Amino acid sequence: MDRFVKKRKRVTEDKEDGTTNQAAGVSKVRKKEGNVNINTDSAVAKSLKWQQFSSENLDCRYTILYSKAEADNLISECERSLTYNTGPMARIFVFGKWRDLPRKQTAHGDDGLTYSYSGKTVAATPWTPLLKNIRDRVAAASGFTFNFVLINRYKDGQDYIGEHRDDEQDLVHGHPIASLSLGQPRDFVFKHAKARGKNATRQIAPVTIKLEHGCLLMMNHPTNTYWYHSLPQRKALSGIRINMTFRKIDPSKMTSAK
Ligand SMILES: O=C(O)CCC(=O)C(=O)O
Ligand SMILES: [Fe+2]
Repeated sequence: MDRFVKKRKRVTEDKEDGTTNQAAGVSKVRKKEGNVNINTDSAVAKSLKWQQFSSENLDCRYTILYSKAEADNLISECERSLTYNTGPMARIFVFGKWRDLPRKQTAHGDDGLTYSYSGKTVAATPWTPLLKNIRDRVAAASGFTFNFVLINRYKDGQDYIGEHRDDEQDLVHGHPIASLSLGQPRDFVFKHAKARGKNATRQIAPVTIKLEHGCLLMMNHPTNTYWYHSLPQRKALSGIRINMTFRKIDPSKMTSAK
């Protein structure tokens, strides 16, 4: 709550400094240093209803960011305009073997940003107008800015992402990850690191969030330090789903900067 009270106060003080980005529906966006780096005094932010998910060291907020009509349009545009990794970038090394990734993946971001995956470091593809527009709406809604997006496309309920934490070294410490979902609703499951599998040392209930068409899930710090997440297979489901995780990379921490 405190955070919002503080942000509101700053909004009134900074009003004259805002820039306008009508395309993304952002009325006043002011860039700031640090983690809370833009204000949320926009039409987008004010109209949202957030649901809070909490557990031990888990802090997530969920909202419907896009109406059905908007989200339908966005997923068609994504299908028309996005291209996904092929070849070695579409494979993963698990249990001593190379396997095809059980989904499609691509990444876009600011000039000069790279990301590492399965031991390879590649440059982020530049932002497209569509992705910039979504990024700016996510920023207006959340109050945070992002310089990178990882996009996963699940062709149907056979496709999935296994348990992992988005705790990569090149991410700005403490910055939230914003996850936007389009298409087939799917379960997103959080498991506490100490409550997973046979070697669990704690009993902490998993947290499952159904990610609907057009929703935004904010994964706030320290969620990804303590909790793994996954999108399990749901073989009966046949619809396409596209997920975008907006992140903030610290260029000085990238593998390519070392
Ligand atoms: O598809 C999703 O909802 C999650 C994707 C994810 O966890 C990731 O990109 O790190
Ligand atoms: Fe993730």
